[in-house]
Amino acid sequence: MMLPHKAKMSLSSGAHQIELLHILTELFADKPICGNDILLKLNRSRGPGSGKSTQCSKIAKHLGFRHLSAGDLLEAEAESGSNDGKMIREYKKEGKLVPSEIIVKLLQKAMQESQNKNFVIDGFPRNEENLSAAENILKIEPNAVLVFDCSEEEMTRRILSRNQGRVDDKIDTIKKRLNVYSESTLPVINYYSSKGKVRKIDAGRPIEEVFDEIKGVFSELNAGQDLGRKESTSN
Ligand SMILES: Nc1ncnc2c1ncn2[C@@H]1O[C@H](COP(=O)(O)OP(=O)(O)O)[C@@H](O)[C@H]1O
Ligand SMILES: O=c1ccn([C@@H]2O[C@H](COP(=O)(O)OP(=O)(O)O)[C@@H](O)[C@H]2O)c(=O)[nH]1
Repeated sequence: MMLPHKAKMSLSSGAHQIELLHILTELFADKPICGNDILLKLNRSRGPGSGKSTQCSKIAKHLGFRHLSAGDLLEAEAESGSNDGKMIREYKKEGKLVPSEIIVKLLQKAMQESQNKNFVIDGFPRNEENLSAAENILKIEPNAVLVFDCSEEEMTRRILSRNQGRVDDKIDTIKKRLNVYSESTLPVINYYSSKGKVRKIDAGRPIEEVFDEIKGVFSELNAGQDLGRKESTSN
């Protein structure tokens, strides 16, 4: 698939905002919301450590969505010791993205096994190959793509203090992940932006403030009549 690399990121324009809201409100039904750590300031804000897992957990807990984290699914597969798992470990250590078929297989299984069919997908799709697989194999047509806008300094600080023993939370690998993000993931964001799916979230603030903004977005999207009322069940 050819992506519009040069698609304009004009979300700050009032006209575009209105168009975006209109499209999202109309589209929302039982389709997944794709939470990605995405940005608008192309030269500055990037992805890992922007708090997407933290916020997706809250969306699952409080808004009744099933949280599917691409990173967590890969980690579980790596832990299993399978052949795919060994390969995943190597890619993660290098901060590289694993071949799409691996993550697609894991996501497909998780989606099929889930009773809850409202998904918030965390950290996928991250490059053009992923995007093509998302559309053609998984048939993911997200209602909205949440854009977490956070400075690189803040993301690095958060990752370094995450302290979960992750093989990739080291300064050299963090730099590589940030590069992968700007080279491979930005075109995906541009693509969703050109389709009017992107909603920008100011992710540099405290966790509860970020979540308040997300709840506001969900309300605006009229994301199923039950949003905000369902508690806890996330599977
Ligand atoms: N708004 C926030 N303010 C401060 N720390 C945060 C915030 N959101 C997340 N964190 C912390 O930053 C680290 C990275 O967050 P995480 O959700 O794992 O990011 P990501 O999934 O985008 O890599 C975690 O230790 C988390 O507790
Ligand atoms: O669709 C995906 C999602 C994640 N990853 C790998 O998993 C790592 C960690 O991703 P995660 O979303 O857990 O964390 P983040 O890098 O956003 O903090 C990435 O650097 C990649 O190596 C991948 O290859 N494909």
